Amino acid sequence: MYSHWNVHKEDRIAVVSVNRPPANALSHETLKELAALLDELENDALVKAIVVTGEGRFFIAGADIKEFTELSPADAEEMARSGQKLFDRLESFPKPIIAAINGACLGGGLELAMACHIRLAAPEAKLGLPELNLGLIPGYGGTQRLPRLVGRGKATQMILTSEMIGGEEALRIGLVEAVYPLDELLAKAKELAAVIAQKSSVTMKLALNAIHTGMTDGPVAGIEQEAKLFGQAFGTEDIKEGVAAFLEKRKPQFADR
Ligand SMILES: C/C=C/C(=O)SCCNC(=O)CCNC(=O)[C@H](O)C(C)(C)COP(=O)(O)OP(=O)(O)OC[C@H]1O[C@@H](n2cnc3c(N)ncnc32)[C@H](O)[C@@H]1OP(=O)(O)O
Repeated sequence: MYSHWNVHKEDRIAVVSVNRPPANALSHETLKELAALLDELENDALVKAIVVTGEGRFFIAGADIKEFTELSPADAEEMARSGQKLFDRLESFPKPIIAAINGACLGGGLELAMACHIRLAAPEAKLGLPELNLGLIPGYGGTQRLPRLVGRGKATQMILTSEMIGGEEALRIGLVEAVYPLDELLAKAKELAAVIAQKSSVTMKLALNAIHTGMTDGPVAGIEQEAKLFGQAFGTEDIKEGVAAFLEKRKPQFADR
């Protein structure tokens, strides 16, 4: 159904992998397909958590540089806006998205990974925003998300030098949450997704929304949203099940309602 993405759904988890040899670069078409894929995943009640990875030795080596040759400044601004909108959708997605970074994760690839909710990497992954090497700047949210994740100084250093860092260094500076050997990375990402998928999809959505609101609109808006959504959680069937299961000393069976 998609030319640039493989999708595998199993046990409430969808593993989606970019499959665009040689480097899984994000072309206009790849991003258009990603938007359609997000529609599918959002509407599929059987999918509770998502893992994003890359086929072959790359995660995503960035936007497709071959598409840059004909762009006017106005075209480039439009390209940035539409990519930003798509990655904002990833970041505010109502289901958890875990990036399993298996190889080069550069430019738009790192911008995509930073819009995911959780990042895991292999030690040999290469992460960076090397756009200045090409005479441009990051355009899919990288100048905003990288400083929030690793601090302004380190982000400025990475962007201005275009330096790439490995998985272990990414872990040390807080750009990824964990590092696993390459041959275990996908299994570990699926394991994490499976743990998360045991929760109610309703409360996952509320928690993701509260976190996102605080991170994008600031702590005052975030704390207000948290109270509102805390209240909403008390109107669900799943709170009855969760509290009853605790009191009855058993595992909850959430109905996602
Ligand atoms: C708004 C967003 C903006 C952006 O994202 S701008 C793009 C930012 N990304 C980059 O600047 C990364 C560019 N790529 C590289 O630096 C290197 O590549 C790598 C470090 C990723 C890998 O290096 P190595 O292992 O030596 O492989 P290889 O021979 O350079 O690449 C294999 C094939 O992949 C193509 N390729 C790599 N990255 C891109 C890309 N971003 N867009 C289009 N093609 C790309 C190459 O050209 C080549 O292709 P062929 O085998 O036909 O010569």
